[in-house]
Amino acid sequence: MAAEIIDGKAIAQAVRDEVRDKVTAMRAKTGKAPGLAVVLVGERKDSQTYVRSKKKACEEAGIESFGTDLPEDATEEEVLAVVAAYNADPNVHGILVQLPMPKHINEERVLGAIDYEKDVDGFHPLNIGRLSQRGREPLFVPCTPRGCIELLERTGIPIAGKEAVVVGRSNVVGTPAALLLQRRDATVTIVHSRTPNPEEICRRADIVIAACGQMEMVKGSWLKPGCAVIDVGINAKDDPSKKRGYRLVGDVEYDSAAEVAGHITPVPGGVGPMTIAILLQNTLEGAERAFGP
Ligand SMILES: Nc1nc(=O)c2c([nH]1)NC[C@@H]1CN(c3ccc(C(=O)N[C@@H](CCC(=O)O)C(=O)O)cc3)C=[N+]21
Ligand SMILES: [Mg+2]
Repeated sequence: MAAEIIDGKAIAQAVRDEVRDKVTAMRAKTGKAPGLAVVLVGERKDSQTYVRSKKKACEEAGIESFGTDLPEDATEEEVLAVVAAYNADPNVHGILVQLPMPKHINEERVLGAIDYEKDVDGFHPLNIGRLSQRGREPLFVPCTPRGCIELLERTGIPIAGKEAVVVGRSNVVGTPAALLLQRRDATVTIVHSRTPNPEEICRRADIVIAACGQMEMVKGSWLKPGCAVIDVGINAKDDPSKKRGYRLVGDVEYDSAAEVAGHITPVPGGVGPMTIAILLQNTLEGAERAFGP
């Protein structure tokens, strides 16, 4: 029995279409549009690619995009000055500082300097703090974890009362994904690099979110038959048959997992496109709050 493939590209397109329609209505009603500012420090090729796709996605949704590219050797003060300018700009409703930043820059300080009402990445301590507390609502939830939840919900996979295992405990994906699942009444376990028996724990899960950054770590033998697998990983694997010399694979060994799981996301075309769609949705929601009812 082969798993049903969760088409992240199609679901992301549906989200983007919804955002575009709401932006069109907002323009008609208020004469104003949402704005997203993306700050890129340094010359990482992958970051440049992601930032380009974010700007293109904004354009297609009718969201105005602003951007500042700073050199690799920019000082923390320069980055903070850019953030302060976007904080003060009423045309900007979302600020995203592309991660990772160069080593000499204190990420925590920069992320904490973003106005939490424009924190579309959801990484500001106030938003993370509220996410982690019952009865509190963050203004923004991190895009990739929110994208994982949307994939489950829009596929009709139940979360409440289910056992969920998150593989990986990063601040950007694993930990917020676990918090989101818990807020939807799943029973959640995080396994990580110091967990002695991750396979055994994964085999209990109705839902597995793999975000450990280890190529093809989660195998079919780790899975309970029929479970849902959301693969957040993006790794380049050598493949001489491709003209680039590599292909993208996830943190899940796709072929063996697809034989056991009930649902699975592919890489590429799974979580990645959702991350960008949710960024647009978060920016729209920031603008809706800024413009008032
Ligand atoms: N402040 C910040 N916020 C982020 O949200 C953030 C970040 N920094 N730094 C880097 C990661 C990575 N990320 C991705 C976005 C889109 C795809 C994506 O669209 N992937 C496609 C294409 C993959 C490809 O061809 O390279 C796919 O999976 O199908 C992937 C990864 C956002 N990130
Ligand atoms: Mg650093």
